[in-house]
Amino acid sequence: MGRKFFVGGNWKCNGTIEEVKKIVTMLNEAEVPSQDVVEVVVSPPFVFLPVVKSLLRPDFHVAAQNCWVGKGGAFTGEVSAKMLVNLGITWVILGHSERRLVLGESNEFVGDKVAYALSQGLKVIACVGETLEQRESGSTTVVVAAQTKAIAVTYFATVHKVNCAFLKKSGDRVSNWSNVVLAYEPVWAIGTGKVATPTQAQEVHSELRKWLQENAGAEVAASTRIIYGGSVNGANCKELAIQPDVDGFLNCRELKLAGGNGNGNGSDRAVVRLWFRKLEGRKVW
Ligand SMILES: O=C(CO)COP(=O)(O)O
Repeated sequence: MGRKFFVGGNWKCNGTIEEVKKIVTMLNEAEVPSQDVVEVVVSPPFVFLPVVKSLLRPDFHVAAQNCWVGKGGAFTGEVSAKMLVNLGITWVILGHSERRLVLGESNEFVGDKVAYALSQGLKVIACVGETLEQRESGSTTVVVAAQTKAIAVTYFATVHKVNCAFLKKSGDRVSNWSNVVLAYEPVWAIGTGKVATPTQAQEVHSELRKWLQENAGAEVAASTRIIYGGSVNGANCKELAIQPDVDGFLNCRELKLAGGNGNGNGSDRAVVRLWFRKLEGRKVW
C-alpha cells in the first residue's frame, strides 16, 4: 500500500492572532498537489485552534500540539482529547521532545496519551528522537525503539495513578496504526539549523520500520508513515523526501509565522510555495 506523503507544520508557542490569520491566508492560497497524494496538517497553539479551524481550507487539517492523558476533570491547564474532537480537530501531536525534555514527559506517559487520544478518535503524530549525547554514545536505535515501544504499549495502569478507566479496561496496544504517524525528530536537529543528512534520517526511519515489522507486523510496517522533523527547509527537503522510508515532514521553520524563528525575510509566501514545489520532485507524485 502506498503511503500518502505528509506535510506537517508545528507552529509551537509562536504567533499572535494577526500572524496566524496571515499564515492561514498564505496556506489557503498555496499551490499544493492533490490531497490524494499529500496530506497537509498544521498545528497552532491551543488558543488559535478555533480560528485556524474555521478559516483554513477544508482540504488541510488541524492538529493540537498536545492533549491530556485521560478523561477531563480536575486537571488545571490541561485540554482533553474530547474537547479537541468537540472542536472538530482531527489530529494531535504527542511526545514532542520539547515536552519530553522541558516538561518531563516520560516514554510511558506519552504512550498513555497516544492510547487515550486514539481511543477518542483523534489521529496522532507521535514523536520520537534522540539527543546529541545519545547519538554520540551510539544509542540512537535503542532510544527510538524504547520510545516507539512505549507508544505501542501502554503502562498507564501500573505506572500512573491518575484515573483513566479506559486504559485500565481496554488492554494495552495501539490497535489501529492507520491513525498514527511516527515522527522522527532528532533533538539535536530541532531549531538548530543542523538537519540530519538524508542518510542519517533514512537509517533511523528504516530502523523504525523494522521495529514496526517485528512488533506490529508487515502490514503496519508497510503502511505507517514515518516523517522527519528537524531543520527541514525548502533547500533540503527534496533530498530527504526521496529517501525510501521518509514519508514527509514535521517542520516549524519554513511554515513559520512572520517574525518567528525562521529567516524573517518577508518572503513567507514564496517559501511555502517553494517548499511544496520542491516536494513535488518526489517520485510518488
Ligand atoms: O520540532 C520540530 C517540528 O515538530 C522541528 O522544528 P524546526 O523546523 O524549527 O527544526
